[in-house]
Amino acid sequence: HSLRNIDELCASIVRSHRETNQYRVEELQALRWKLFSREELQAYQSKSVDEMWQHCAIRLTDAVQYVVEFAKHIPGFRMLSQNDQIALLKTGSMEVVLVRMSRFFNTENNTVFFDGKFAGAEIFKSLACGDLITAVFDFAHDMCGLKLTEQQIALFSALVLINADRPCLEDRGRVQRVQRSVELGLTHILHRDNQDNLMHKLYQRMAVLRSLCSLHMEKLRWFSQRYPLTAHSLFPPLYKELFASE
Ligand SMILES: CCS(=O)(=O)c1ccc(CC(=O)Nc2ccc(-c3ccc(CC(C)C)c(C#N)c3)c(C(F)(F)F)c2)cc1
Repeated sequence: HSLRNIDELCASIVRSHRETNQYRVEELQALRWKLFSREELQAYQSKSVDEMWQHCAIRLTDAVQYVVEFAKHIPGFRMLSQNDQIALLKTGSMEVVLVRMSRFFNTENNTVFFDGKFAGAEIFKSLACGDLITAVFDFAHDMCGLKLTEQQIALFSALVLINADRPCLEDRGRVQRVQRSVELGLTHILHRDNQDNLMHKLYQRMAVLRSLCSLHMEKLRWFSQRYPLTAHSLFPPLYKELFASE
């Protein structure tokens, strides 16, 4: 890997990250005090469990679609087999959505951008999975504390996705080679930003991401048993394909 290749790799991952986010950080910053009114909050909280789950599944699928686009532009991802691309997205796309959530989290009032405004955790009450929401908010708060730049978020997101330790990969060696080039890219920009110490913190966060996503899958299994009709016929197909543990 000559330095030029690493620079090109970083540049294409950062460009892809920029192009696959519906909002720029500046836009989200400008909206940070746009909060839901009490009436709007009431409306969300009076939704039934399955209505709110369906609403969030649709939002989540929107966010995941952008992550799929992001993955396709990571150099080396498209050279992987279709099955390996799906396997990496199955386990990594939710993790990247959660990493991105730190871009639209306001630590001053613990609100997250959702449905066009900033909302506190209470808005998700009718989901009946307070522990998952608390963990998601705590993670977003913690990620904000790292004060990552857009470039660092882009490279970290790519590393979260290209993980050779994921289950059921056909050609683990090939994924390892792509993963190693992305790791080189991340260490390169952290070194350039004089923040080498961030690397081990980011690896620690990857373990937290895995626990968050298994909690999400556990809640989804609980929900699908209680509301099989909603889960099987009203959730977006991509959500089922990626998260239903079929
Ligand atoms: C990401 C690109 S961007 O342009 O920065 C952008 C693009 C869009 C948005 C708005 C947005 O989507 N925010 C949002 C906030 C919370 C949540 C959420 C809600 C419920 C749950 C639990 C449920 C799945 C059981 C979880 C979890 N885990 C997460 C979601 C979404 F439902 F989608 F997961 C979306 C914000 C920035």
